[in-house]
Amino acid sequence: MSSRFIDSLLSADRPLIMEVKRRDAHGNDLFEGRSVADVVADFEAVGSPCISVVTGRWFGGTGDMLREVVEATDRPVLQKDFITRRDQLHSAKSLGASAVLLTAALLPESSMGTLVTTALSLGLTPFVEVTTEHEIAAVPEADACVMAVNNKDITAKERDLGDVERSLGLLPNLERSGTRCPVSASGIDRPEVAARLLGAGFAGLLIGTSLLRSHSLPDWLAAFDEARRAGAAESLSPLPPA
Ligand SMILES: O=C(O)c1ccccc1NCC(=O)[C@H](O)[C@H](O)COP(=O)(O)O
Repeated sequence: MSSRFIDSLLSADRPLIMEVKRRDAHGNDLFEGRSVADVVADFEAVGSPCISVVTGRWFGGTGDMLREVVEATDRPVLQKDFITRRDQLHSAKSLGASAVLLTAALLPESSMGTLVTTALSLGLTPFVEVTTEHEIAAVPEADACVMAVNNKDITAKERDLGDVERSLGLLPNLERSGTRCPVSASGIDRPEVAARLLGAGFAGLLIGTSLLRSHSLPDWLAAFDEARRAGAAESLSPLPPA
């Protein structure tokens, strides 16, 4: 099944989904005087292949933010909200989203099935967030979904720091699910951590806070490129003699 969101991410040199999020989980402002359009323009200027927008209220989001982001960019847009009903998918589609968040920790398995099927029938790519092996195994049509490990705990409103070891531990399960787009999301707080996750085999990463807080996106990305190069060189260097 074709997906503009997945194709754009997988064909990018830097497969980073950059996120527009007004506040962090502790209520701290992440925009610092910028508008939604300013943040989108910053992400476009550094070549973000896809853009995520948090419309969920816990993070200062509003439904209007999806409209604003879609109007400001021609990149595929992911809506991150607490989606539990089919009418929310119709609304996302009508506002121009390409992908929608479905959170396994917040949905009964039967609802997940219905929402994945409905999203796909509308031409929306399900961005399914998981935290356990069991949640991964229960996702239907994973081959057509982005399968993303959330490194934080959404049931605690993401007030924790997050642990990327969760992503690394669940990567084999994501690969077995059949997805062509395994992603690590949340709590990726440094360029070196991002490079490590891609080096381990993730096809893409979703990053909000660290990019929004960086004083220079180009500098953040230059450090990321350097860390990727160093990681690749390390994996190619010969093993020391036994
Ligand atoms: O995870 C959810 O279920 C969720 C639902 C509604 C709004 C936001 C939600 N999660 C928060 C996020 O998705 C994070 O903002 C995103 O992963 C980026 O995290 P970070 O890089 O730590 O800012």
